[in-house]
Amino acid sequence: MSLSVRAVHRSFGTVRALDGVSLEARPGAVTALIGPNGSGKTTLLLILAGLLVPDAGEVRVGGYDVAVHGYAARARTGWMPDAFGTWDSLTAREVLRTFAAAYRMAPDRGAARAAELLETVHLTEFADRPASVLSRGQKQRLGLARALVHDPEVLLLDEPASGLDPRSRVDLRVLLRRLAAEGRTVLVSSHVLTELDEMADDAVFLSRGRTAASGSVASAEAGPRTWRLRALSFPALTRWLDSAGAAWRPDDDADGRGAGPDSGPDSGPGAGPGAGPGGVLVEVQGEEGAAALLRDAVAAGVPVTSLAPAGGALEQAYLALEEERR
Ligand SMILES: Nc1ncnc2c1ncn2[C@@H]1O[C@H](COP(=O)(O)OP(=O)(O)OP(=O)(O)O)[C@@H](O)[C@H]1O
Repeated sequence: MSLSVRAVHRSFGTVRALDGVSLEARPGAVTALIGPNGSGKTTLLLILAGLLVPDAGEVRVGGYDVAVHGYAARARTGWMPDAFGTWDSLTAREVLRTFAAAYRMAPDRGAARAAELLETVHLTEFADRPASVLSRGQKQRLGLARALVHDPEVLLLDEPASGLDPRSRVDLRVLLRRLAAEGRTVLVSSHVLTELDEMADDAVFLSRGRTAASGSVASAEAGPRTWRLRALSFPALTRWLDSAGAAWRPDDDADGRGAGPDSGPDSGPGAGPGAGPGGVLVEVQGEEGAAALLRDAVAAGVPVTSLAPAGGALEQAYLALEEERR
């Protein structure tokens, strides 16, 4: 493992920010660090980046114990904070060259790396403008380039997608997948769970400073999940579900489309009360369960119009965890 955390504790006065966290992140994979506000994600990332000392526990990055071989560990680690502060008088290019120099790269290598990374994060046209003119999202992208300057083996990214526009989010996802495919270890915290679904291989859930759960995203997708099933006729749909013995509940989604026969604009003229389109939520075991449900419904003559997961796998796993804790 190129990143491991064992029983780490860290308090700020009486606040126990980390209360025995353990996790591992493997090379070649993107690991998502997920948890509610204040669960300790930033504190943990700061410790991994060597910027905060834990009260107890062991942290190893790139094979090095951060407490013992801090320099060697930091040389292998790229760190992107949630808000990247730059020196506003420097240009974007100068910011990257300064960091390259700090990592003791030769000036010509630093210059080449800065140009290459500005291209990667689509900031070439801002290369020679003061960093102060960059928008929040552009600063985030510069922060990502900064984290990559010394070609690190381990990447720690705190909310990297915050402030990014949709195009830049896609670019970020593609870049992180590529970095993982090159064999790097990528640990990324985010609140946008649907985004992590598409980006992450593994997930670690933090809750109140502890590791609440961990596992692969694929296994979260294969487990029981809620799916949204809609049909042209709500009564036909629910009659079939009842006869098939399936557990369902009305789909009270916010826009009212799925709430049932009398609820929305879809119950058009002539549909009659109770006869219109509608949708339900059903618990389904993995994609195979969904395929079987759809096949059986169609075979039974139910006029199905759609079947889709109600939210991402990580979101559902996260909400289930929160539910358990209540
Ligand atoms: N420097 C500090 N001084 C005092 N308390 C702190 C400090 N840093 C963090 N904390 C506390 O430690 C806990 C964990 O904070 P942390 O920033 O690690 O959470 P987080 O999971 O990153 O939250 P968010 O999702 O809101 O970014 C919180 O209760 C926070 O108030």
